[in-house]
Amino acid sequence: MASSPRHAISSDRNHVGVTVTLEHVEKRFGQTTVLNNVSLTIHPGEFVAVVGRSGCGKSTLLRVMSGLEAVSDGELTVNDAPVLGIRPDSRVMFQESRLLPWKSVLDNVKLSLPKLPAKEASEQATNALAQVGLADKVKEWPAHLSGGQQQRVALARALVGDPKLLLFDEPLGALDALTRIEMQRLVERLWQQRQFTAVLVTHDVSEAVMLADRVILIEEGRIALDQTIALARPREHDNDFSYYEKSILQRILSEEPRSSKNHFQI
Ligand SMILES: Nc1ncnc2c1ncn2[C@@H]1O[C@H](COP(=O)(O)OP(=O)(O)OP(=O)(O)O)[C@@H](O)[C@H]1O
Repeated sequence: MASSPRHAISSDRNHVGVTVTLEHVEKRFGQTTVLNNVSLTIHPGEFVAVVGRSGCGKSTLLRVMSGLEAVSDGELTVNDAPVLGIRPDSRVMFQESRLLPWKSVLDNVKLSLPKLPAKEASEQATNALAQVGLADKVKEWPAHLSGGQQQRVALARALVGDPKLLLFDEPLGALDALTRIEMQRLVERLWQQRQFTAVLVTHDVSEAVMLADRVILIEEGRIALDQTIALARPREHDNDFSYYEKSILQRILSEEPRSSKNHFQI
């Protein structure tokens, strides 16, 4: 397998995403060290997936990058500026859509644009909903949508206002297989169009290889593998794809499990 220089696949794009840099980052909760000496640079417009056994620290890494959790030690910067809290140009999308049930689909998306005049916010939210294929659901209540549609609304809410960094915490984990594939394609298409920097936490190694320029494997709070995925897009489940998928999965399985709740899919 030929390996290419880091993020060579997307080097011809005019990036608008940010650079995220972690230097010797530690995160402790009380006596427990969850992230241990993590150093990592994510380049503008790069798509990085984070995989690893349950409890290894993936979500904590994402929460630290988002500014939701402060680092205990080390340095975290976005475009060379220290991250001191939630940044207005960063968004997080979670496994559950977290829509407010008493607000319409449109008003849920507008929540991401609190500083814009109502008319402008409505226009931008309507456009974002059209981009995720929900132009006809603008006035609906969240409860009247399927799980996949609710996640599309959450994606529109994450995208609106052109964030420079999108952090995905297993956002497709609860979807059925077909909807999941459709959402993967949608996320990839929007990332290619918008050129934000993307970090995706996933249990699904296949999803990581399908979407990411690089796959980071976390083991017990440390980076155990930083694998460039040198495959052209759109990707297919061909031999090269399987090579990456199997080698990453084997690396994960070679680690002794710490608990019985580990779950991986290929
Ligand atoms: N706020 C917190 N307080 C105390 N411990 C925490 C806190 N958040 C996370 N942890 C601990 O940190 C460890 C890593 O959790 P984290 O959610 O980052 O793992 P994960 O790899 O995302 O797991 P999963 O794949 O199951 O979602 C776990 O042992 C968890 O209990």
